[in-house]
Amino acid sequence: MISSAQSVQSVCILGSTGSIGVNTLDVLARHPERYRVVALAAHRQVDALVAQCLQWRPRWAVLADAALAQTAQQQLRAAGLATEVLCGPEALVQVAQAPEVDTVMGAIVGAAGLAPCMAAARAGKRLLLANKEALVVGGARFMRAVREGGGTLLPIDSEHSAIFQCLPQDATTWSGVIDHIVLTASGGPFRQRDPASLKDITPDQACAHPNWVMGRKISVDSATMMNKALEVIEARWLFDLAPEQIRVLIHPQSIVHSMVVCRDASVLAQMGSPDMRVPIAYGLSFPERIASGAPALDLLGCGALTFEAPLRERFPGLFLAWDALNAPQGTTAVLNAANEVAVAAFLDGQLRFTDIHRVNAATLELPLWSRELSGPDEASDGVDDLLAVDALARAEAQRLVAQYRA
Ligand SMILES: NC(=O)C1=CN([C@@H]2O[C@H](COP(=O)(O)OP(=O)(O)OC[C@H]3O[C@@H](n4cnc5c(N)ncnc54)[C@H](OP(=O)(O)O)[C@@H]3O)[C@@H](O)[C@H]2O)C=CC1
Ligand SMILES: CC(=O)[C@@H](O)[C@H](O)COP(=O)(O)O
Ligand SMILES: [Mn+2]
Repeated sequence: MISSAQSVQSVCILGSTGSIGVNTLDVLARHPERYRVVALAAHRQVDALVAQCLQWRPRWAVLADAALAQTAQQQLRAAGLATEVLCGPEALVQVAQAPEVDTVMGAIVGAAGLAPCMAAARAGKRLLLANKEALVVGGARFMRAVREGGGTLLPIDSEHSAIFQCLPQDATTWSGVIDHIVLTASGGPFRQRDPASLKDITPDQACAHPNWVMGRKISVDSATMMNKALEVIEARWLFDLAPEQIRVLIHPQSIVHSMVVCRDASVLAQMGSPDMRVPIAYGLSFPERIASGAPALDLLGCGALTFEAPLRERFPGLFLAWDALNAPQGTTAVLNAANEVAVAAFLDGQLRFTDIHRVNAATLELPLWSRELSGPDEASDGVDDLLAVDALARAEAQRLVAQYRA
């Protein structure tokens, strides 16, 4: 129940047609008295975005280019809607920082979400961050934008929401509380498969996650455990931890979403059925809690909860996280860019599953990075130099994809 003094939150969803976007709208639909949708942004799925606009009647909708926006605008006008359809990356920034918006859900996949998420942070919004790649690329500069903007950054990634839920609300006390954290990982669809048999894996096999229904990019990342590598980097920034304070355990049931091991050896864990509506609802309502629509965990029916150490021979990509965190600033952006290129090539049938790691590791090794990264300008508030590093790494990764494809 909201108090009469509480105003309705105006929400902008970047990536509204994806898995997180749709789950967010599902939670919002349960609480019409608390939330209204002001902006919805997709990339190329015009029909899905138009259908969402017809239901939610936002002030703005955003698509990738002018032709798509015109198609959507015509359909919405014909239906009598006043929604204005904008296009391109600048429009994402515009809606993310608009004064009419209180809360931004960052649910774009990949580094494409960096600029609008940073804009939302700088504008002091309540920023719900699912788009882990934005933080992996933005790093310290992203966190500074959050601090200087004076808004609130709430993690949506299930592991990071779990850690956040285990910690005291006053973030200034976290370093005194945490000895280390344990991020849990499902191990993905190939946890028990002979690594030698992975080279002919198809995209559909890689996307068949055992516990979560997600977009295709993150599903492939779960299969290589690069998802967990990105999450290690994400945790480093969200909770201001040293790389060695972040550990990973495989937990095939995805019920313990992560743990904080405190300085006094107490272990705090957050549990629940694997349903992203739980962290989304918590981000929307923090510090209160609202109904999410997720089923309660059946402790008697869920079976044994087990934990395993991740092996380097099976999941070499995971270990790149610590390598990148211990390298010069900006190396995590290189790793992310290489992985985005490699996963896209794999999904497109251009690269073998096992070559995703080869591309990522080889891109990281190129000596060029230490020169190019010697100085992303720490005084800068922008994203242009970060995106320049991203572009350079993509070009190198594309070259490697072409080499391995041959
Ligand atoms: N799915 C999940 O359960 C979880 C996801 N995450 C993270 O959340 C983010 C979103 O994941 P998920 O929802 O699975 O991804 P999806 O692929 O399902 O959705 C991605 C969304 O982003 C839009 N989009 C894609 N590319 C661009 C671009 N270049 N510019 C603007 N918009 C773009 C898509 O639009 P269109 O539909 O038009 O292509 C779509 O709305 C990722 O960073 C992922 O790692 C984190 C934890 C769990
Ligand atoms: C739901 C969520 O947060 C995903 O990031 C999930 O954790 C993926 O599963 P893996 O643990 O297999 O990477
Ligand atoms: Mn996760």
